[in-house]
Amino acid sequence: IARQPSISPLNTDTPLDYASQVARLEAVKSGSPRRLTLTEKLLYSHLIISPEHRWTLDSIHRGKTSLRLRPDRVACHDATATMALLQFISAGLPKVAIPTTVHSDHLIVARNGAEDDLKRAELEYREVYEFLSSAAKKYGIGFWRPGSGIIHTTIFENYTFPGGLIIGTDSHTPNAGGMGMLGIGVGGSDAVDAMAGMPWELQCPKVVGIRLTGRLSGWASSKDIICKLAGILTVSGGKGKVIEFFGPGTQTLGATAMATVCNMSAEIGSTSCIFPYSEFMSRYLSATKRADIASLADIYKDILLTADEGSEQHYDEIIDLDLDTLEPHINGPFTPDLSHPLSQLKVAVSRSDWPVKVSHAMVGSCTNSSYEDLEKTKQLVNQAKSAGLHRVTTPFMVTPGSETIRATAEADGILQVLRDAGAVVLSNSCGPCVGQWDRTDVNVKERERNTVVSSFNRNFVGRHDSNPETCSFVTSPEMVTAFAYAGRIDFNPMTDSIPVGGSTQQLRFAPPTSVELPTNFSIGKDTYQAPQNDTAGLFVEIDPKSNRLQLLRPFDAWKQGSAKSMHILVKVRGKCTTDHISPAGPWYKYRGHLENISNNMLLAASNAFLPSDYSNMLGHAVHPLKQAPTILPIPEVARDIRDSGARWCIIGDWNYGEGSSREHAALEPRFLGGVAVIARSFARIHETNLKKQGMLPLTFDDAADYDRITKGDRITLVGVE
Ligand SMILES: O=C(O)C[C@@](O)(C[N+](=O)[O-])C(=O)O
Ligand code: SF4
Repeated sequence: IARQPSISPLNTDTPLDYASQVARLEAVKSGSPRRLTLTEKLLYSHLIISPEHRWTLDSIHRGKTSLRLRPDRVACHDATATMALLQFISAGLPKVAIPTTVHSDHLIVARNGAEDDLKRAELEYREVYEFLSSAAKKYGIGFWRPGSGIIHTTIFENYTFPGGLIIGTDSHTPNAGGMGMLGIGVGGSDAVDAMAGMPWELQCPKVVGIRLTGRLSGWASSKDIICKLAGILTVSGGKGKVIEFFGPGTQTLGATAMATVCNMSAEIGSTSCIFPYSEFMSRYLSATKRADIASLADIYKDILLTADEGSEQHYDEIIDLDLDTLEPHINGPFTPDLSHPLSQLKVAVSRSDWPVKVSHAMVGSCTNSSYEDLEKTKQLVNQAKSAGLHRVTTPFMVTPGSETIRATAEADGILQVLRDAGAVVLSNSCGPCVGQWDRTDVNVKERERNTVVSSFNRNFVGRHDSNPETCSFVTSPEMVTAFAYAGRIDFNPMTDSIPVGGSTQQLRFAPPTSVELPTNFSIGKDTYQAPQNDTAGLFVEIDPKSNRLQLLRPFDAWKQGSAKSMHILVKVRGKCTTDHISPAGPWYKYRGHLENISNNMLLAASNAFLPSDYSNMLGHAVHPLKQAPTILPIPEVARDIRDSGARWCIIGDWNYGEGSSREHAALEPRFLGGVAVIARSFARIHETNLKKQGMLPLTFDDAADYDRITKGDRITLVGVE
């Protein structure tokens, strides 16, 4: 293989060196004729090879072997970067060892629209942004200021390249798979391993092959691929697996459309999700001024960037998906794997107690806020306008995924069309997706029951507005837009029409067509703070009186007997995601302050030791140290047990810690005196985060033993000293 000139993808210091990557892969293969899946090629070509670690294909067992990897990049966002950087600071190193970026996207609260919201966030979170900016300068990290865009979109536009490996302190890092790059969500301490130049360890995943045939048509979009798959594999079906697409259908989807699929793969708990290199990726690279990468990728397509012919026999499982017959899907409420094909939605709604009226429609989040997504939304709005429907009937918010997308959509007139129809264009950020939403259209305090539809990826209880009675459905941007005009969740744009007020006319939507890329991407405002070379004289300031940032102190060392006769703080009943364990939204301000954020621990969890009709008792526990039966918020009970010198554990149900990579969900129990979480099963990222923070994540050998745990029991772990 001719040694290609090393080139750097935009904004990164690491030259793109496919030749060395292939050399590492060949060393692992050491002449074996074994056909490799794409996932194996990408992982094995990032292994750290050393005298004591000479990998061979026979020494690697999927589902068992712990791989020692060097990612090409690390990315963090402002709701996880504070804790990651505080841990990096405690490592005492002068600079990060591999290219790292921090993205300001989670803290901006959606209320009045982009300009207002951004101004307000810059005031409200000034201290956090200054910390991130100064830490980035000090440690050689790229910093994307507020307004830049959502982390995964900015990464996609600037840093992804086919064949790469990126880890991010966000569960939706697999978004990079739309560019043939393996993206894996991790907790902050895992990211710090890589930032510090240490090996990043990952249990070698199994590989599920999804054979795509046919081509999308009509109202079907790439979002429906992952919504359908979520229904098949469920929220825990992907654990310890990479979802690898293959087959002719993979050559029919745009790069950002593939990213949508990979992004939402986090909802089935998979380690990552990947598509093979395609001309769509090449076109996207060229459109984002990275044609040089595309020309290199063209050379390495067969040897590195696609699965070997005949490697499908090495998939651990194969699922067939025919795009020709794929229909739109609407998933929810309360869980992303409750999947309704559009043709069955009306019946499902009629058999449910979900409010039929749509209270809010939202296009946005890292899953669906691309140029193609906004362009499709605009097409439907123009259809409605031509039919005489000049305004949406439902409150409608639209988020551009990045400043580049915003500037391009503005230049192409897309955003103005949406505004004229009544849409509120939000800042380029996460916003309502993760509860950063100053919602006023329903009474969330009184827990008013309502239905929202979005193009997001997650719809857990209380996720958008802390209201457990908000029934949230996720679907494609085009379906969201149709619902925004219909105003009802049982609407089917393929069969139903919408009356145009005051006339006999009816609006029957035609499916939008896909405009994969703009003629030209506009650059927009410059919001990037590049890494600096000379950082010796720089310091990171943290006000000791701050209630948002707090330097980390080492946890207490293990004390003999800590696992003896532990109190059970809570026996969690049912689904317990990281949004239940460490709620986001209003708690974001404390994400850099462990003591303060620990006051939200398990506040959204249901306690099996309390009657289930105590729904207002979410996040409460029976205090084991009080004489009279006393029910208090869980963090308070945990703190009291810790301060008494005793220790406690948590009993968890299935897929404990599902969802986000926020390691606060592991830091908080450790800080408040927890020793172990004993669950029926765990989600991958959270299980790793618990270990990294010195907690014991233990799984019942017999899941039925969960039912034998009763109030008042004490737990002793034998043989853990
Ligand atoms: O860190 C968070 O709080 C938000 C987040 O982006 C995290 N995540 O997915 O890992 C999410 O979507 O839950
Ligand atoms: S899922 Fe939502 S909160 Fe998480 S990164 Fe994407 S847009 Fe942000």
